Parts: sequence; structure tokens; C-alpha cells
Amino acid sequence: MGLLVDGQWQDKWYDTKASGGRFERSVTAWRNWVTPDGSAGPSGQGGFAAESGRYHLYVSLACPWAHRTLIFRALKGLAPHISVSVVDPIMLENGWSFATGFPGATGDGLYGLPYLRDLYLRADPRASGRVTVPVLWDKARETIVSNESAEIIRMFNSAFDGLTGNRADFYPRALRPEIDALNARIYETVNNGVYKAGFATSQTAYDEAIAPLYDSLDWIENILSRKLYLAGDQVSEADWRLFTTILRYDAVYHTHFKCNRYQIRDYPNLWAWARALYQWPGIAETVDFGHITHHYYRSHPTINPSGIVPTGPVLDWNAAPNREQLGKAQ
Ligand SMILES: N[C@@H](CCC(=O)N[C@@H](CS)C(=O)NCC(=O)O)C(=O)O
Repeated sequence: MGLLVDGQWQDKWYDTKASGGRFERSVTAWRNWVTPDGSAGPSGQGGFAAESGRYHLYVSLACPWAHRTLIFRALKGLAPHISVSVVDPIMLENGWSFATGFPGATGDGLYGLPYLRDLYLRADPRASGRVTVPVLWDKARETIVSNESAEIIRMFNSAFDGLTGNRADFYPRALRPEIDALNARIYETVNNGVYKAGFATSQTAYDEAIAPLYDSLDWIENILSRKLYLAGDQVSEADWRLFTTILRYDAVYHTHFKCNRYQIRDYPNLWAWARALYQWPGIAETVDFGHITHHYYRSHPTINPSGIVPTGPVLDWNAAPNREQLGKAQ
């Protein structure tokens, strides 16, 4: 685990001393947008037009943020247009690596680089900041378009529609205020909440993260006891953003990040909703529990010094969600 400072790699764990033991996520650095015609998006520079074969996605199959982008690539039929490289799940003193020993780790499909930081340095030899996945890479300009998953999935949702003819819309105009409000609470208390609990180095910081996390899980369980999906009556970005955290919850966050008041299977509606999304066409293929468990349990020696990967729990993700009655009752 480390970061780049003016082009130099420094092996440093998150510094929680200055913040009373609280984990504070860094602001994402690369914020350009792919648009249908290459005009500038909401942030960054223009010049990134949606073209088949031009962009490459660097992901970890362990990472919930990267997983969102793989899900949108699948949902939007982008696999023939956007290629993918998968990093090794173990992230230690050199950060993410392109080692290929672990099943499913592909190496760097473009340049054969040893580490993900080398890709950041290819984009900017004096880059500073954390070296994170996902990365959306432009093969034409040899630079990073974006390393912000929330924005990459927005691009995937619509920018390539002219190429693919896939008009499925997971951020429809009429639902945007509702989706934005759901995302804001879920990001703060659940997606990032589990990290705040897991990386806390003081009891206060841990307690501050756990209470809102479980309040939000109760709130979500209540929503899903009345309707099939979080926003409106269709599956939306809000569902997929929550899904990648819920998928990992019982396998890693419950034990490794000490989010152990309840497991997801203790919430019948949330657990059934999660299985329904897992069973959505194309989604199970984006899930790799080997990468997920080995990454977390073996990459954070301050939390799990032995690096032992526990085997449980046994969960049947293919069990029928049985949510049809709920849909009809609306
Ligand atoms: N804001 C980023 C966060 C991505 C992120 O934190 N990824 C983690 C993996 S789950 C990472 O690469 N961490 C490496 C580090 O912090 O040094 C996004 O959502 O795209």
C-alpha cells in the first residue's frame, strides 16, 4: 500500500493520526469524461470521444468501486468495445501489481507493465496521489481518462449508446433526484462506511462509522420490504452502487472490517434483493469471491497480520430471490 509523490513511489499505509483514527478517502485526481462527440464533460478536458476499441479498463475483481464499472460494461453491452485488464488481488508494498499467478489476474494487457503505478507514471511522470483502481485508459492519447468509478459508470450508461444501440438507462432523468439522494447516504454510510469502520484506528472512529452503517441498513431493508428496487420501480444506478458493497459484506466486511452487528442474510429483503441482482444476466460473471477474500484478508497486515483467509460463510447466491409477489403487490 503506498502512493506516488511527484513521480516517486512511497510505501505508506493510510495516515489516520491527524484525524483521530478516522479513515479519510482521498479526492480522485483524474476526472475527464468520454462523451459521444468528444466535447468536454462535467469536469476535466474534452477530446475523449466514444469510439470502439479506444478505451481500456483496469480493474481489481476484489474492489467494490472497480466492480461497478465492470457491471456497467456488462449491462451496457460494452465488452466488444472496451477491453479489460485485471490486477493481482494481493496489494502490498508495491501497490496493485500485474502479477499473473492468481487465477483470473490477466497482467497488463496493453504494455506489460509490472505495477499499476507504472501506468499512472506513463500518463504523468510526475504524478502524485494514490494509485487506485478502476482506471479508464485512453489507448489513443496514452493517458488516464478517469479513475473515479462514480463517473465512469455515468459515461458507460450513455456515452457509447450510439455505438452499441443499447439504450438501457440506469440514471433516467425522472429518477435523478431520488437516485442522487440514495447515492449520497449510501456512499457516506455504507459503501465508504464499511471502510471507515474497517480502517478506523480508534474506538471513537469505529463507533462513529458503525452506528450510521446499521441505521442505513435498517432504512434500506425497509425500502426493499415495500418495493423491488431502491429508486422508482426499476433497477437503477443506486441499486448497482449498493450491490457491490452488499455482495462483499458477509464474506469480508463482517469479519475483516468488524461490521459484525448483523450479516446481510439477517435482512430478508436486502438479501433477496442482492440475490436478484447477482442473478441478473451478465452479473455473476463479474463476481470473483477468490479475488475478493484473498485481497482483503491478505492485503491489510495492520488488520489481519497472519494473512489467513477464512473459509466462510457458505451462502447460496443462486437461491431463488422469490420477490415476484412484492412486485405484483405494488
Ligand atoms: N474514488 C475511487 C476510489 C477507488 C479506490 O479506493 N480503490 C481502491 C481499491 S478498492 C484502491 O485502489 N486503493 C488503493 C489505495 O488506496 O492505495 C473510485 O470510486 O473510483
